[in-house]
Amino acid sequence: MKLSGVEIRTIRVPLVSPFRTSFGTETVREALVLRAVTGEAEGWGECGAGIAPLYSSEYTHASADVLSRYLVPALAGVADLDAHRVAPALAGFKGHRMAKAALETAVLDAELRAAGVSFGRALGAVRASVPCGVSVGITGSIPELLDAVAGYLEAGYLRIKLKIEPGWDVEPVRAVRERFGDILLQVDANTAYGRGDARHLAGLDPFGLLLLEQPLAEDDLRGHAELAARISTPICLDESIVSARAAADAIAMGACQVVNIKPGRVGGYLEARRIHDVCAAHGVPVWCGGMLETGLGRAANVALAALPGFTLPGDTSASERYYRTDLTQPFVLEDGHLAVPAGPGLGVAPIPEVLDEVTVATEWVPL
Ligand SMILES: CC(=O)N[C@@H](Cc1ccc2ccccc2c1)C(=O)O
Ligand SMILES: [Mg+2]
Repeated sequence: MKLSGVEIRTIRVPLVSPFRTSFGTETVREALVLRAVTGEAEGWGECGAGIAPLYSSEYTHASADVLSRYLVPALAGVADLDAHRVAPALAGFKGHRMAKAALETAVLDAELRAAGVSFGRALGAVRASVPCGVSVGITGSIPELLDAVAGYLEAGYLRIKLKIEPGWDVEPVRAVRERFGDILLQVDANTAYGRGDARHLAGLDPFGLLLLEQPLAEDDLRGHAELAARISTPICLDESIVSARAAADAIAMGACQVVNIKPGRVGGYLEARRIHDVCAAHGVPVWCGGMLETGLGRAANVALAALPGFTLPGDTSASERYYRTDLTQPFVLEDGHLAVPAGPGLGVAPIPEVLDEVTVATEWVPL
């Protein structure tokens, strides 16, 4: 494939409601949308980095800079470019996995659109729709939380995930259990706890949670392995799992029993599939995490979530969970499921006037 250049748009889309986690509160989603222009087709990719380096070390402005200054130019030297050759061409540059993922996805989308093959088919999807969960932020009070959970259950979500942090953990979980009974329920700490919190976190054990997601620092596999030996709630890792090797190491060390797969965090959908395969080989269930993607990233995530090892509902929520107007045709929850797009490539594309409305900066990087 001949890549003539990549357009990098910075977009800002207001969230329907503030989303509070242990690392801060978001009211506007700032992200990058990439358009790869090739001779045969155009491909789209989305960079999930946040506006500030709070979820991980990456952030939008840095991702845009590393893409225009290093990553996109590095593809100029690749003969017969295709999606499988992107990661090797970028491997010399350290880190910046979300930026790399966006670029690989845009190249993969262009390649698949030209070939008339869907993302689902290319990745190995075995389902036409996927069961969906929802991530519920920290609220100002327990009643407010219960109202939010009631609304999402009413909407049909099949699993509830509560963001927790020290001071907001056992009580909200107890309140949700008491009000809603034995719904599928899990929690996500986004690294907010320390090695000294094992006894406190054991306080979650009586509530039959599906999992406790990333309680400790992203580089503390040993701490997670020690914690797993002291609590009965299964541990799921998110921030720690940056590659297939990291997944194999975490599983071998007993640091996790479940894995949240996020293609942006691991450098793209091809590495995400490798993580899926490593986990399947170890009998470790996986689910698809979310980074408040627009319909572009959401389309690719839903396709990934249709692979056989994705046996738990993921955070692939409907567009309206986050946005009043999505960049693409909205993803709408039906009986708690989202349909896997069947068209070539992502199967969706940005609505031009919506994309222009939310674009705050555009940079064309020629090759
Ligand atoms: C759906 C969900 O909980 N996602 C992440 C946390 C998260 C939340 C908000 C974000 C905003 C901008 C960039 C990254 C973000 C990541 C998680 O599973 O840990
Ligand atoms: Mg998480």
